[in-house]
Amino acid sequence: MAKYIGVMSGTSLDGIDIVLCDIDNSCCTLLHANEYPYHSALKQEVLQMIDEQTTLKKIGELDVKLGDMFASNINAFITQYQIDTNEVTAIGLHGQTLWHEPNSKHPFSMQLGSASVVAAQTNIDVVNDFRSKDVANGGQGAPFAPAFHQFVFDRLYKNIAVVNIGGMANVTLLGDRYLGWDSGCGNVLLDHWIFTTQGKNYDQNGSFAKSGTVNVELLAQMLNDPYFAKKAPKSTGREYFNPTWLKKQLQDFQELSDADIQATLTELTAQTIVQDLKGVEEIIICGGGAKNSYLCERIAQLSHIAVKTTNEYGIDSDFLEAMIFAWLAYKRINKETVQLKEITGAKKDSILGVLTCK
Ligand SMILES: Nc1ncnc2c1ncn2[C@@H]1O[C@H](COP(=O)(O)OP(=O)(O)OP(=O)(O)O)[C@@H](O)[C@H]1O
Ligand SMILES: CC(=O)N[C@H]1[C@@H]2OC[C@@H](O2)[C@@H](O)[C@@H]1O[C@H](C)C(=O)O
Repeated sequence: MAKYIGVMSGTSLDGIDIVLCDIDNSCCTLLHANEYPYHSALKQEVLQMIDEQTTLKKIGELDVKLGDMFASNINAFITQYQIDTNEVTAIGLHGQTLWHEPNSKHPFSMQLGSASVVAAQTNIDVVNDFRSKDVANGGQGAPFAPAFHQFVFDRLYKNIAVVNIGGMANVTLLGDRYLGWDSGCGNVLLDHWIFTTQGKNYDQNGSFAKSGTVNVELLAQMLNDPYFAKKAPKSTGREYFNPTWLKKQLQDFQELSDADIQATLTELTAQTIVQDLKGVEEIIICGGGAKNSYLCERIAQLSHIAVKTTNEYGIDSDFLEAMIFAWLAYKRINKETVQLKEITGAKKDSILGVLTCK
């Protein structure tokens, strides 16, 4: 067994998840986990950069600022849990996705948060830039969660779906198959709508959505978006499902109440997940969406399948994504390929990630 730190900050920009795991070729045990706040000024800078034109100077500076933020939170985590850094083999740093464009002529997936800054400030080796090699091999560079879901849940020996509902949502089908893709938007539009209309960061337990009524015309129009009909491999992000996308969808629905729109967006997330789950005996949910009880209730009602969270299998649903990057760092350090070509469409499985020594 060897110890690895995993660091994830996803598309919701709600916080930085940090974990310490003990890993070998058969298991990944979570030893410590915590979430640290995202600097609000940096969050605004990231959102602005995704929306607007920028400069090379700003990109370079943001890379360092995010690196500083990750490093200071990793150091706080190390102090809090009295971790002996000599015992940590490496940090798996996902970085902040700024742009994910795997389908263009010059495809790329860009995560910022300088590995050199993190290695220098923590004095631990860092593995980052996990997605570029898969993209270079013709893959989507996402989602990577299915490989870890397979590592952890394949031993259940039944047809299950593992559904990660973060800013975006992705599904993994395991059992007599190994499939996975991003189903589309998870919480990103729900968070945006409740923030714009009610000033809240998210719809706690889905209660605002529950107070509204789904508008079937708006739902049908949104479900008609070509992303949902597209066949795997497919992945998506904030460059696609964002406030501009929503504004366009709402053009002919100005008269709807805020609660009805929240209800319709929640239904969109639930339906686009459920339509991807064929031949499944059990749904296991993780990510922040697992705490949206109304969303989980809708997924259970629409699918007629038992819904659990990864907590029921001893894996904290809030920290599974960070565990993925601790495990991917373990795979990189041991020069093992990651089985993802079935998921991402890459022409081969590769060793993923770039190592920056301390
Ligand atoms: N109690 C709750 N009720 C409803 N929604 C919740 C609750 N707690 C968290 N969430 C939702 O979960 C989101 C955060 O999820 P998570 O941390 O998995 O996102 P992420 O890491 O950015 O995702 P990803 O990288 O997978 O897109 C919040 O923005 C919010 O929408
Ligand atoms: C490009 C990017 O950062 N994608 C994230 C995002 O968040 C969820 C979904 O969209 C998934 O594709 C991915 O993250 C997880 C960890 C993954 O690679 O499986």
